[in-house]
Amino acid sequence: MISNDNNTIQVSAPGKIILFGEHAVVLEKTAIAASLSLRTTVTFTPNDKNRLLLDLPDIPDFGIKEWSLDDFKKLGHFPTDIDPLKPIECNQDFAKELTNFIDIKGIHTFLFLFCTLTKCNKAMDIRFSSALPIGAGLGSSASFCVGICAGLLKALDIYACGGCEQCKSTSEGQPCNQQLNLINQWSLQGEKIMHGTPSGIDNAVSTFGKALTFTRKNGYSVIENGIPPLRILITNTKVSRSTKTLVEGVINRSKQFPTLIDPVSNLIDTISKQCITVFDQYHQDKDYDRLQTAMDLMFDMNQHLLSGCYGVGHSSIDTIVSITKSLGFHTKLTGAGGGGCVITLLKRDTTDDQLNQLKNKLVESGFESWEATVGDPGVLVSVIPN
Ligand SMILES: Nc1ncnc2c1ncn2[C@@H]1O[C@H](COP(=O)(O)OP(=O)(O)OP(=O)(O)O)[C@@H](O)[C@H]1O
Ligand SMILES: C[C@@](O)(CCO)CC(=O)[O-]
Ligand SMILES: [Mg+2]
Repeated sequence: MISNDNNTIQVSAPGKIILFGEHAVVLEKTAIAASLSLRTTVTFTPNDKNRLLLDLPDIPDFGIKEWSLDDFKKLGHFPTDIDPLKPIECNQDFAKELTNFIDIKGIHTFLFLFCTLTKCNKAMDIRFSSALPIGAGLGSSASFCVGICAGLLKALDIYACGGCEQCKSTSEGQPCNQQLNLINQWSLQGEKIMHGTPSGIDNAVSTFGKALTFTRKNGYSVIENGIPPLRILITNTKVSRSTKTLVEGVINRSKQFPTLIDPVSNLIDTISKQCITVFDQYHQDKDYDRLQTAMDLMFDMNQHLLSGCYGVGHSSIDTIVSITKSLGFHTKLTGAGGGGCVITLLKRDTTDDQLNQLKNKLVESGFESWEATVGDPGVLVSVIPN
């Protein structure tokens, strides 16, 4: 086994789509998500300058920043005594101190995870690149957190399993389940800095991959036979929004009007559970038409509940719903809504011509679409000798 002291670690973690149950999942209901083939890649290369170099090309104007590790160690609330095997929340005083370095939530998240896991005893150049649109509902924040946690734990040889063969392997692969759980739990602590009250579904699907059902109470459960071969088109409204603000809005509404909002959340929970029943039925009888009819209806219902009842729609989303409907397709928002990306259910036999006609109509209105590939593996780690 080679030690990771002088090697570059490369990690990639997928984004996700939520089929049903976004927001309701924060309110303890069931949601269904699947990983996307679009991934965030991070490399961790040791340096001998006692400095942290951070390269974030996906944040406009961020460029490359460097800090002396000693500057972090001098902070009054620098985390010195945290056990990396026991993920805990960022101390509020430390979070405040980090704002003196830079005022971007995503970077606080990064610095919290870096300082806590490395104790600033390992100087590194850390470079990100993501194929995901950032802040658009496809789980960019979660794949960012999962990438950081998986890479730092590997670079520091910290293993929940004690260091099994699978985790210590140098070729690209998934860590063992115990290590994945550790990565997932640290990533949730990162998501908390970004969002306040994440349910944990985004980091779970980015860590474990494939398709899963999720509740806050019981965590994730991989859908055994995977999702049926549904064809999904993703469309980016290009309207930016904040997951944190949208999630807070739904929580406030549910606190203010529980008698109105609770039944909505319960109905979304029923839709998610019905989706699993419909998938199981399809795996038994391969009746694609019945699957499509049920999915189309559930897309419509979930979209209207999100937009009309939770208030997380947007006029750009309504425009896409109506363009796709005019050609016979059903669309819902995915992720936090308020703009971002939406998903449209194509038919099994949608031809290239029909797909191009749909895409062209969306492009004419200023949107961007592509057909999704879902069910990809979760976080992957490899070692590149220097
Ligand atoms: N590749 C990246 N480089 C730098 N920062 C990133 C990157 N990916 C995500 N982030 C951080 O995550 C924030 C976006 O997170 P947010 O949760 O709002 O959107 P999302 O995760 O794409 O959508 P959703 O949570 O609805 O799935 C960015 O503003 C940035 O701080
Ligand atoms: C909106 C939300 O349900 C999904 C965001 O992808 C928030 C969460 O679950 O943390
Ligand atoms: Mg997010």
